[in-house]
Amino acid sequence: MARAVSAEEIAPTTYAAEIRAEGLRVRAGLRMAVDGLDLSFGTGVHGLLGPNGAGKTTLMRALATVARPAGGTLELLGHPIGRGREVRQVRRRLGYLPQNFGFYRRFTLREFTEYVAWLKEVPKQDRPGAVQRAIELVGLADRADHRMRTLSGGMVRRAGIAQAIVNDPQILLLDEPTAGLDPGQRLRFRELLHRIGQDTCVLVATHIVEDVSAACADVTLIDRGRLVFRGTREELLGAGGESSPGDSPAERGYSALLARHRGDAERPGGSW
Ligand SMILES: Nc1ncnc2c1ncn2[C@@H]1O[C@H](COP(=O)(O)OP(=O)(O)OP(=O)(O)O)[C@@H](O)[C@H]1O
Repeated sequence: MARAVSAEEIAPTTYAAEIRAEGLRVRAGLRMAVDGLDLSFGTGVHGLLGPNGAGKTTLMRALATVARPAGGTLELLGHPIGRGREVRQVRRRLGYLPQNFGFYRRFTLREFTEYVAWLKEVPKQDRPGAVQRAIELVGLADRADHRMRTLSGGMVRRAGIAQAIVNDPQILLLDEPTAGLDPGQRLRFRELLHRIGQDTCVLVATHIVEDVSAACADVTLIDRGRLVFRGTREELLGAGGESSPGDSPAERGYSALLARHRGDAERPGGSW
């Protein structure tokens, strides 16, 4: 996509990784849902896994600068997060698909995506092209002028991905991006991730272990706000044994790592 690039964006990169956190702590309500995480993510597609309540969404909210850390340090694109001006600069270069996102139901898909492009300060002359490109990338070109309320659940999810990529972000945070997508769309989504991950730091939080093993180069597994495992996709695949619960090597690896962490040989989560 041809878009205006600011001097700041073409300045030499001075940070080692797009996302860096040390001892990061984030509250969700009264609970410390992220409790001392050290993380570093550079260019590429990274998977974030964890059972229900592990803290994935809370972590994503902090990385998206919508939840304020309660402790530790967070640096995005080389900017320490916590001071006003830096946050605004970073937000322009962030894309975020929340687990649940709001939208005006009467807006067309194009209007919704344009609105987010405006919020992200995409220059006016670049907006129509950026919007069209984002909508095409998620395969919704034929629905661009339909109202949001007429889209199916899976299409709304894809609209959410379109708004997250409309500003061609340097950090892309996707919380449960494939929820509600049919198998064909999930495959296309993985291809899109692969393409975007060539020059973007993409973090994908999901329950779908298969998505991570298919689309992500590395995996971060958290539980109860703490780091359980950080490794390559191959290490995840190799971590499980014959007896580990799961339908695939990736799921068995996930179960085994979690069980080992919990000191519990039974299925992850025990009773749910
Ligand atoms: N608004 C809130 N008030 C109180 N507790 C909360 C709130 N939001 C989340 N929590 C708690 O914080 C913890 C982490 O929740 P979070 O949504 O970050 O986990 P998650 O890994 O995304 O879970 P899931 O996979 O179920 O979406 C959970 O114990 C949850 O109950």
